[in-house]
Amino acid sequence: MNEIRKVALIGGGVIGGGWTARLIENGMDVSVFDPDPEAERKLNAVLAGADRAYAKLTMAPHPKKGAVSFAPSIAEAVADARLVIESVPERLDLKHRVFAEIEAANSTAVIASSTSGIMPTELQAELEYPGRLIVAHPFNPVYLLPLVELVAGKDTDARHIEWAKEFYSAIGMRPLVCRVEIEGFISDRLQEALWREALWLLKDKVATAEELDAAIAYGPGLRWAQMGTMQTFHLAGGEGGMRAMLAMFGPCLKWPWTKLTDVPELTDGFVEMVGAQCDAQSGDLGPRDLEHIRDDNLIAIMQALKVNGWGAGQVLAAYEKALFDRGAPAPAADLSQPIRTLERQVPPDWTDYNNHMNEARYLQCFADATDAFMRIIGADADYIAAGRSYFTVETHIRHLNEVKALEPIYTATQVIEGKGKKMRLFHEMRHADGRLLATGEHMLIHVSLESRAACEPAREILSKLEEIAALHARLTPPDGVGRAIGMRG
Ligand SMILES: NC(=O)C1=CN([C@@H]2O[C@H](COP(=O)(O)OP(=O)(O)OC[C@H]3O[C@@H](n4cnc5c(N)ncnc54)[C@H](O)[C@@H]3O)[C@@H](O)[C@H]2O)C=CC1
Ligand SMILES: C[N+](C)(C)CC(=O)CC(=O)[O-]
Repeated sequence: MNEIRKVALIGGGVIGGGWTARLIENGMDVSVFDPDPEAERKLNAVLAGADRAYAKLTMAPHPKKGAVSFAPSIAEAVADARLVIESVPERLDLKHRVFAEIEAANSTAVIASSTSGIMPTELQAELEYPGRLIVAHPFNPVYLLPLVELVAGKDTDARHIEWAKEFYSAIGMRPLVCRVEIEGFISDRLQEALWREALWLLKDKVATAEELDAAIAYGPGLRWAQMGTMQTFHLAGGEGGMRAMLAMFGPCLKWPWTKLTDVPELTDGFVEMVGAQCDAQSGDLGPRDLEHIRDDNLIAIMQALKVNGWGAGQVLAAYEKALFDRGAPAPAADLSQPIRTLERQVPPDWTDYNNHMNEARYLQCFADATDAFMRIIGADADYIAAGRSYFTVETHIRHLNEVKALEPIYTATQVIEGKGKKMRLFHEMRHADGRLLATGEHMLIHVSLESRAACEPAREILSKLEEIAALHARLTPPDGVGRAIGMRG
């Protein structure tokens, strides 16, 4: 079922748009139904934001992007889908009506509701085939945040939850199966408690919206990006850990510091006051500007966590590995021609004061192209983990044409020499329209990671390298090979 090609999206707002972006980025076609005449414009804005984010998130090769189409009715959207994602507003009666329309047109697809907290047992109550309904609760922005809470109702077929674990993992997410069905599931139960407290603090004029956010963003929020409440407080107890924490602060829980289940009355005046403070906090920045800032920060945090092999960074690393594995040319690919080793859009933050891709990024692309070529000959993550690799010992780059933010580029790699410990590669970087942008020539030496000294590659690596080198020896030497910066006499 992970080979799903088409998904139906019912409701294309904030969440439906985020799902659409994640799915097409993973190569699936999406058919959207949303009755709002403005839906297409709004969804395209979400997709543009997601494109911008994906250009930065990972260097791994993505599958060919899926297509988005707008269907004129629920029936047409879901007709041949194997997965239907429902993301309509949070009202049980509306969701029931939508499910009835889905059922009338499709009796087999898994229906995954994005609900933030309605129990799946209530959602499936009027379905003829209730077993196929699951909750798959995502987090905004869906195209970046990995968490998805999976919840079964009392009639859900457990096989669909098992399937969903695999499906959502394959599109870069971290499924969290909620073992007990409760309103609000796990994460929103925690978030709501905090939000309610924040509203009380505003209502009681204890703090402004900006002060409340400072109280999170500069302190606990930074911790929460990498450890949840339990592990964070376990560390706060020093050597005594959580036991010491509970001994010292447990009694405070009863004083109590918080107002928990009470909700301030949401009068028009109160809502206006909260809204105005949030507007003021945003200053000149509009919602799209703030979304870009949020996305850039999320990406930076996830990338930092990846370096440390922790939390959401681990999910990103696993996703990238799968993309790299999938992106390697099939064994049957034509290796007799220069090999496509990288395809991507130029991330906006790769450009510099000259408003084009900065020189350092050319080397980054060529280094990634070399990594991709290493995987092609079998010098992949497992090979390196076993103690052998290649080191680059010399590089020559020619910058031939400009390229700007978000423009599509690719590299093609030709082996100039592949013998014994030596591997000499020549990468051409081109714009997707064919223009030659740069070339990179690199000499690499095979090494033992233990002795840090040159050594022979494993037999199968060498024979693959030699095979490609022999094929590429028949090609015309690329223009610029062996060039150095000349000296005028
Ligand atoms: N906004 C958030 O932070 C999150 C929301 N969710 C859940 O996702 C669901 C959708 O929420 P949002 O995307 O935020 O709302 P939204 O208001 O941005 O989008 C809902 C979309 O559904 C469309 N719609 C209304 N009636 C429809 C119908 N009969 N058929 C098809 N589309 C219809 C609307 O035109 C709108 O575009 C809710 O269940 C919500 O609880 C889940 C996670 C986070
Ligand atoms: C506020 N909310 C209940 C809609 C939040 C969510 O459901 C998840 C999120 O993105 O925080």
